[in-house]
Amino acid sequence: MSDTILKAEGLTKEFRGFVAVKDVNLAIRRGSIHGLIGPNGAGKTTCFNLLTKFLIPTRGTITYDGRDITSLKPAEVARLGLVRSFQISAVFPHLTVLENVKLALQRQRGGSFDFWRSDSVLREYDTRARELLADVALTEYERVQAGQLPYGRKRALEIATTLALDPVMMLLDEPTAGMTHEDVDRIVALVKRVSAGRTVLLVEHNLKVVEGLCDEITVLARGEVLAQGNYATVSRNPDVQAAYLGTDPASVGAPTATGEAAHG
Ligand SMILES: Nc1ncnc2c1ncn2[C@@H]1O[C@H](COP(=O)(O)OP(=O)(O)OP(=O)(O)O)[C@@H](O)[C@H]1O
Repeated sequence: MSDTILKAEGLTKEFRGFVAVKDVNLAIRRGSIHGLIGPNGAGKTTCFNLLTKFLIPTRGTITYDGRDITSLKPAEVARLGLVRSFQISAVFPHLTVLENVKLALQRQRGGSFDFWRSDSVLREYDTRARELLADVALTEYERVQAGQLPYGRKRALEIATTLALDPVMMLLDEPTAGMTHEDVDRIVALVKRVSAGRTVLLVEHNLKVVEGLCDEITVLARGEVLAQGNYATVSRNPDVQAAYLGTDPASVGAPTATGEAAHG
């Protein structure tokens, strides 16, 4: 088994001539938590959408677990274990927290909305759903309608419904965006916990989160890879510091200066 689980080579995305992602090479190590960071407009979201197959690259290839997935669809790669949060895991606001997770489990098992399952299978969903809720510290919320959850807890529920798909690799798009400090700490601990035995790729603006979570970081700027390495290495890199300071200094902090960049 190769050490690299997800690889991008020469990944490029043009929007009517504008190059949003340019010749990006990425190698994500199996079992690692990998952060994708960069100033506003760096191409993080575009790159994330390419890797999760929500966008088709103009050029380049993506290999997952030794298999070329460049031309596969999001649902196809999800079946291979490469799952993006909020993909199939949209949270239904009028269903309870527990019902949302059970529904995600049901879909994972291939049954769309079949209500013909035997009682024993349904009970199995119950048990597994409660385990997942315990994993994300939502046990006490199981009967609450998802729409009534506080924001941070809603993101935790989204992670639970993603976990219901039993991902080998999870891709999280700004898991802490818009959160209070307390919620950020909780999500960081949660991602750390659920990353055991998995690979995680996350796009994140909050550099404190990246520092605390990521084994490896790729910094993008103007669509290109500017630096890669652990937090200590990339935050000391003068090109990285210049890229952060070179954007809007009022809204984006240098990694070493403030620990947190503004959300664009
Ligand atoms: N569908 C699109 N059509 C045209 N241009 C696009 C499209 N999507 C993204 N872009 C452009 O590509 C560049 C990179 O955008 P992207 O959203 O990937 O950056 P980002 O690093 O995620 O930014 P942010 O931190 O602000 O979320 C931006 O200049 C953006 O305007």
